[in-house]
This record gives sequence, C-alpha cells and structure tokens, in this order.
Amino acid sequence: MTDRKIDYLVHGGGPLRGRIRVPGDKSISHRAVMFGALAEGETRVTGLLEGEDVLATLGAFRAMGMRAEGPADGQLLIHGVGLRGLRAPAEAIDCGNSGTSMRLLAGILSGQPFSTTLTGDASLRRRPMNRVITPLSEMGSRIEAAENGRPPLQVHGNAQLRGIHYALPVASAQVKSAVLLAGLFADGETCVTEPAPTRDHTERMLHGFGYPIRREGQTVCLRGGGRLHGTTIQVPADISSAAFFMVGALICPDSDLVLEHVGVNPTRTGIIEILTRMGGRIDLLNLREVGGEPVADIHVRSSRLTGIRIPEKLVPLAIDEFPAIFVAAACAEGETVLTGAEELRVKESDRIAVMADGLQRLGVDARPTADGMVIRGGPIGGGEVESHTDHRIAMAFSMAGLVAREPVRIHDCRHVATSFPGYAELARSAGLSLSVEEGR
Ligand SMILES: O=C(O)C1=C[C@@H](OP(=O)(O)O)[C@@H](O)[C@H](O)C1
Ligand SMILES: C=C(OP(=O)(O)O)C(=O)O
Repeated sequence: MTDRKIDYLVHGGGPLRGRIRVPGDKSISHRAVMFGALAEGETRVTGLLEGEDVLATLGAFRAMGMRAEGPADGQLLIHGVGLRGLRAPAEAIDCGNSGTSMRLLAGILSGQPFSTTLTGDASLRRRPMNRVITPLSEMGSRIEAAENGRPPLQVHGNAQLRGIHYALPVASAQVKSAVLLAGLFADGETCVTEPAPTRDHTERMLHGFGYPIRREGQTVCLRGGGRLHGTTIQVPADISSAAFFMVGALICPDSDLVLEHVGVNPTRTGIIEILTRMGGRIDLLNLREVGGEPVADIHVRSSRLTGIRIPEKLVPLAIDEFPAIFVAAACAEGETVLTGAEELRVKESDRIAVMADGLQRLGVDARPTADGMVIRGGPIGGGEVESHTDHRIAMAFSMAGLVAREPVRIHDCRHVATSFPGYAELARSAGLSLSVEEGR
C-alpha cells in the first residue's frame, strides 16, 4: 500500500454503458491460496484477485514455506506443502487490512506445532477476534490478544486439537471457516451450525480439493486427518466489486451495463434480490457453473427505484454490499429500512455510522440506528466525505458522486486497492468522471 493519501474527486459522469469485468472474488481468492498451500501437489489458480488483502494471505503462506509462482495476470501456481508441512514464520504475519486473512489464519495456525503472531493495520487492530478465539480455544489452541480480544494475536498452536460442535453466535463465514480449517487438524469430527446461511466458499472448496464434508441443514461437519489434493481453481469476478457498478447503472439515467463473469453463488446474491425488490432491472445472462461456483453475466439498466424494508434474512447474503445499497436507497423514492445488520459496525469501519455521516453531508436524510439505517431518498448534493480508510465506503460514495448535483470529494481512498486494484481506471472506462488527486 502506498503511504501517500489520495482522494477521489467525482464530477458526475455517466451513463454507465458497455461490458466490463471487475477483478476476482476476494473470498474465493483467499481460500484458493490457503487450501492450495495445505494441499498435496500443485494448485493452478486463474482469475485470482491481486488485491492487497489476498497478497497478505499469500505473503503469510510464503513466510511459512509455501512456494508459488506468480501472481501475474491473475495466474498463480501453488506448490502445496500438505496439511502438516507449514513451518514457523521468522516474524509476525502482517494481515494488513484483511479480517478474512486474520480469522482464517487463526484457524489454520491453531493446528500447528508452533506459535505465530498475527497483526494488521490500524483498522484491523480495532476489529473483534474473540469470535474466533472462543471456539479455537475450546479446540485446544491458546490465543493471546490485546485488550478486549483485539489484534495482535499470538496463536500458540496445538498439533492435537479436539473436534468440537460449535453453534455460531453470529452469522459469520469467517468464524465458520476458521473452525472448519482448525477441524482439518483436529481429532474426530468438527461441526459448525450457523444461525443463518452465510457464504459457503470454504465448503465448496473443500469439496473441490477432494476433502469429505457433510452438510445437514444449517450444520457442516468434517473429520480431521484427511488430505487435500491440489486442483485447478478459476476465480469468478467478485459480486461485491460488481455491486458498485450495479448501483451506479441503476441510479444513472440511460445506463445499460453488462458485468461479465460474476460469481452468483446464492450465498452472495442478496444484493441482486434487494435491488430487484427496489425495482432495479437486473438480468442474469448466460448462467453457467465454473469450477464449482455459479457464474453469470449481470445486465443492469437504469431504473426507478423505490424504498423497501430489507428482509433480515438477506443481511448475511449481502453483508459487504450495504455501503452500495445505501447509495441506491438514497436515490430511491420513499424510505428504505435496514434492521438486523449490527455486524456492519465491526467491518473495516463502522459502516452504519460512516455511511450515515457521509450521506448526511451530501444532504441525504439518512438516520443510523443501532442495527441498521433508515434512508429517505432525495436529491444528492455535493461535498466532502470521509472514507475512514474503508475501501467499500470510498467506492460507494464515488457512485453517489455519479448522480450528485455538485462534485463529491472522497478523502483517503488508498484502501480501495485492498479489494479492487484498478478501480478508478475501470470506473472511468465505464463512464464515471473520477479523478485521483493528492489527498488533502
Ligand atoms: O468469509 C469471508 O470471506 C468473508 C466473510 C464476511 O465476514 P464475516 O464472516 O465477518 O461476516 C465478509 O464481510 C468478508 O468480507 C469476507
Ligand atoms: C469486511 C470485509 O473484508 P475483511 O473482513 O476480510 O476485512 C470486506 O471486504 O468488506
């Protein structure tokens, strides 16, 4: 990451037209690196997201002895070390801005015969880790954290973990994945029950690497001590990155945009359901299955949006898309009400507080609540907003700038590169009038 602060300045633009492909899926990319490292033999990945979060995961495994060629143009060849082949890293592992890296690594490191420190940037060091510390400790790992279970974490692994049956207190794919990854190293069976469906890329990838896994209703189980077999993985484009363009095309008149080759796993498509319920014209074209994940081209046309009450069951299925959805709500007629989304407060920033604050600065009637937001649509004015070093906040406000009456300056957008390298260029190519300036 560059230390130089950069701002985005958006002077409207649009319509958004044409066909674009956003970068690879972040969740799938992290897991491709992790499972490829723990597998026996080679894993060839294409479409890998070369964003900073995934590079942090890759750096962690290289520091633990994994060899890999790439990434270049999304291609990565991983030489797996096998489940018992990781070595202690020489120094602390820096997860940067990435919660996924830290929580999933905590699961893997819990099963190692060595101790490791996991650290991260200022945003990550504010995020809660007790949610993984609690179940991993029950399995026999010992994890020390700073105050209130915040990073850095010192993970004192245990080569003889015990399998557990764990009921997740929050719907979190990261916690589910951390426990299942530790379960690979544990005696007996490890099962996780989720309160509501969350993204299932870990389960699909275990299957792809030939590891037996069983799902019964909301419970997933595996037995430790098996083997992962190297494979090929084609990473689809990230629906969480496509989300900004979906919203931009819906709210900007005369837009007609196709987002190519996007992963549309049903545990990720809450955004499509929510925007469709708001009146968005969104069609999935050429639906196909690629490497165990459903993929489609998403066709979006400008639409008259109407506010809705967002069903709580859709919240985990759209969890990273709310910054973009709030912008859609600001452009909709009437009121949009979100509840049951307190998890948004512990992401890279407090996404409820930060989005409400920025929308208010742009003249939008946005009222934060403990677990969501109430937004009454209306005209968006110009002004200056803060990203709070949160990539998704920066990109969401850039789409607000697309339809704002005056220019919108978004402060400190460096972190967009964590999930979406090349965002400014791609947004310009689609029709956004966006310049990148020295931060002020
Ligand atoms: O498992 C994953 O890859 C992710 C799970 C979600 O986090 P939670 O598990 O905290 O909901 C999501 O917000 C994050 O961007 C990626
Ligand atoms: C919450 C996110 O990621 P992470 O938890 O991996 O930092 C995100 O990308 O929106």
